[in-house]
Amino acid sequence: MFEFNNRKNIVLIGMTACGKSTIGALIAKELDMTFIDTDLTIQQKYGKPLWQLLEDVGSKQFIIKESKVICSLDCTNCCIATGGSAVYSDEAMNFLKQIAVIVYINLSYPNVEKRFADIDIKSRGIVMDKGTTLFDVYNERKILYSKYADYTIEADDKSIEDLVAQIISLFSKESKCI
Ligand SMILES: Nc1ncnc2c1ncn2[C@@H]1O[C@H](COP(=O)(O)OP(=O)(O)O)[C@@H](O)[C@H]1O
Ligand SMILES: O=C(O)C1=C[C@@H](OP(=O)(O)O)[C@@H](O)[C@H](O)C1
Ligand SMILES: [Mg+2]
Repeated sequence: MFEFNNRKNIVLIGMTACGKSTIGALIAKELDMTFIDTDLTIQQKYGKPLWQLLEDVGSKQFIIKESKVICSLDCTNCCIATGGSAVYSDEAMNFLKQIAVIVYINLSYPNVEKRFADIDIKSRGIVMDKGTTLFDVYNERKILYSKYADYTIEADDKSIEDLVAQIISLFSKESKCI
């Protein structure tokens, strides 16, 4: 059973496409934890893809719905990948802070842009107001991710495997307490 500084879960936060879902699933497998992707939980609850939900209800309502799903999580020994917009809810993040160690996967802006070129972002959806750029969103969120993180992992030029190993090493016996 995972326990670190009295917290029994791991939460991954960071900009969309930084690798939370991919890395979270691998950490869970490695540490024998249950993997939860809050994006999938939301999709199951509302019976539609996230981009569709976002289109139907708009950013503000989406954040409220995402926050409710997060605050209703009842988990122990879970590795939780959040959606990139989770940090817009103070309530959700304060809840997560109580139950989990929070790891921020930080990818620099040029690499986020590159990742966006590689994936089909339209089929995922992103919370951003009309008239704002991806760069604006990145800068606005960076402050929030840093605010809630217990640990920040620099993800530039690192393989998925390296990041998984680096995050797991945070919780080894030799690691300093938070
Ligand atoms: N360290 C990495 N190096 C290269 N590609 C990565 C890395 N981490 C994730 N990816 C790729 O980036 C894309 C987005 O990853 P994903 O796990 O869905 O991110 P998130 O859940 O943060 O949105 C996927 O195609 C994934 O394979
Ligand atoms: O950053 C965002 O605004 C979002 C990120 C998505 O999750 P990922 O961060 O896993 O891509 C998903 O929650 C939703 O479409 C909104
Ligand atoms: Mg994800």
